[in-house]
Parts: sequence; structure tokens; C-alpha cells
Amino acid sequence: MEYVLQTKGLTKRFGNKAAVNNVNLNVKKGDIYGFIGKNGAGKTTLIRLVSGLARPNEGSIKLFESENLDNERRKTGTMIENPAVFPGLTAKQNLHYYCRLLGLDPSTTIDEMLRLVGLEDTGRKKAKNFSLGMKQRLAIAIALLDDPEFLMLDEPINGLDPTGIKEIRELVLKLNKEKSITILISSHILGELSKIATRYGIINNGVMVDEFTKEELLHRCVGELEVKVDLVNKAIEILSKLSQVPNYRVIDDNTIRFVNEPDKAGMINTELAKNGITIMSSSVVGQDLEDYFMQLMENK
Ligand SMILES: Nc1ncnc2c1ncn2[C@@H]1O[C@H](COP(=O)(O)OP(=O)(O)OP(=O)(O)O)[C@@H](O)[C@H]1O
Repeated sequence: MEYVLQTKGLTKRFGNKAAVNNVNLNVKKGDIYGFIGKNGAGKTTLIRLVSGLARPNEGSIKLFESENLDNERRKTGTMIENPAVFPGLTAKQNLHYYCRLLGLDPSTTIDEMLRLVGLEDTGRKKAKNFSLGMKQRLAIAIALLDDPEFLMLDEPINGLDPTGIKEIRELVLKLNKEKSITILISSHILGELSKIATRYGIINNGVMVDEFTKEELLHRCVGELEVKVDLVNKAIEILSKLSQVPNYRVIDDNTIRFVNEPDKAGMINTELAKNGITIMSSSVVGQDLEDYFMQLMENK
């Protein structure tokens, strides 16, 4: 089985506005799928459609390559924004409540779950006194209770400070690596997910703008090393004689750009200088992730 989630032409309208518009989304087994879009882009609506909390107007959903969603949703855990945590209960009591609701044996699950999300030491503290990050981790524990193979987290890092964000990122990685859980995680900040996501889907105004892998993103955002020299032709001649010819393009009479491979920059500069080329400047030009994200949004 290759795909955990596939949607085809998925559409959900509210009145005459399509919150999710003809969306094809593909999550592969083992992915950490970064589902990125600005506020109101349609992320929550899509997650609600997949988890069965809303019904689509058009299109299809497959979970674990099956359209028998009632069955397959049992293997899925969901945490939607505004987590379903009871403020007056402790972490343990919250998990107890949900265990009972799901017909699970609390004695075998709860302590392990609290340890997994790093809340084992919260004792008698009520959830209302938790930090937002702790509440989010408790909500993730609730979504994990039924031992899902696929977990959807809607904006789990929204509003968190850098420490809280790091904790969620580490938890997501742990769940993915140690428990082999495929994870879809939504966010409006591409950069926050770029450290962990293996695949991305970008949604804007309900429309899927693009879907790409981590490798493709790195390639697109890698930027270039721009070297300005006095003699471009001679520089190229020198470079072409190297044992590992770098990937370059000539921009004008003084400028060459190389695919930015940081470990090669020094070597290129040294080789050129050694062979009598005057280097006027050498810098990395190009996009960072947020620039790239903004560009994708603006092109739509
Ligand atoms: N029940 C509803 N009734 C009417 N409009 C809705 C409803 N739910 C969502 N919408 C609209 O659909 C669009 C997409 O909303 P959605 O919540 O899916 O976006 P989002 O990407 O999750 O953003 P956010 O991070 O702000 O939740 C928005 O314009 C929203 O106002």
C-alpha cells in the first residue's frame, strides 16, 4: 500500500463559495505531509471532510487506498484546531474520559500516552492551567488513543512560542519514526514545517496550488552562488577542467551562477583565484522558503 490519503476533485461549498475547490491531495505512507495555506485557505475544511465531520459536495476520498471510509477512518486520528480538551480535568482525567468514550482500556494506554507526549509529570494540574503547547500535546494524545496509522493535526503550532513549536516538531518526528505513523500537519507557515516535512501541499483560496516533495522544495529554493569575475570565458575554461565540473550558467560578461552547493563554493573561488581570475564578488542569491511560498500564493 503506497497511499494513506488521496482526494480527487474534492469540493466543499458554503453557499456559493468553495472552501475546498477541486482538490487532489496525495499523502504517501510514511510521509510527514506539510499542508500549507494562509488563514481561511481551506485547510480545516479539508481535514473535516477527510475525518467525516463534513460531507463533500463533489469528489472522492480514499483512505489506505479504499473508499470504505467508515472502516478506514478507524485507523485515523484527528486533532482539529481548538482541541477537545476539558479545562477542568487533569491530563490523566481527560484521557480517561476519551478512553471510556472509545471503549478502550485506560490502564494499558494512559500512562504510555502521557509519557509519549511529555505530560507524565503534570499530576493534579488541571488542563486550564496548562500552557498552550501542553494543551496541544494533550489534544494530540487524545487523537493517538485509538492507535492510529494516520494522524491529521490542524494547526498544532499556531500561537506557540519557539519552545512549544520545537516540542511539537519533535513529537511529530518521534511519532513518525518510532511509531511509523503517517502524519498530515497543517500550518500557515511553511518555514515552521520545513525541518520535518517530507512532502508538501500548498492550498490557496480552496485550490491546491502545488504539491511537491522535500527534495523538490530544496531544489527550488536552493538559490545560486553568484560569482562576478573579470574574465568569464577564461573562468569557464578553468572550471570545465576540474574533475567535478560544477553546474553553472553564465548570466552576463562578468557573472556566473552556480547551483548552490555550499561545500563547493570555497573550491570554486580558490580554483578561479589560483588561475589568475579576479573575483569581484561572490554571494548566494535566491529564495528562502517564505519567499517561495509567497511567490506560489501570488501567482494564483
Ligand atoms: N461552516 C462554515 N460555514 C460557512 N463558511 C465556512 C464554514 N467553514 C469554513 N468556512 C469558510 O471556508 C473558508 C475556508 O475555511 P477553513 O477554516 O477551512 O480555512 P483554514 O485554511 O483552515 O483557515 P484557518 O487556519 O483560519 O482555520 C473560509 O473562507 C471560511 O470562512
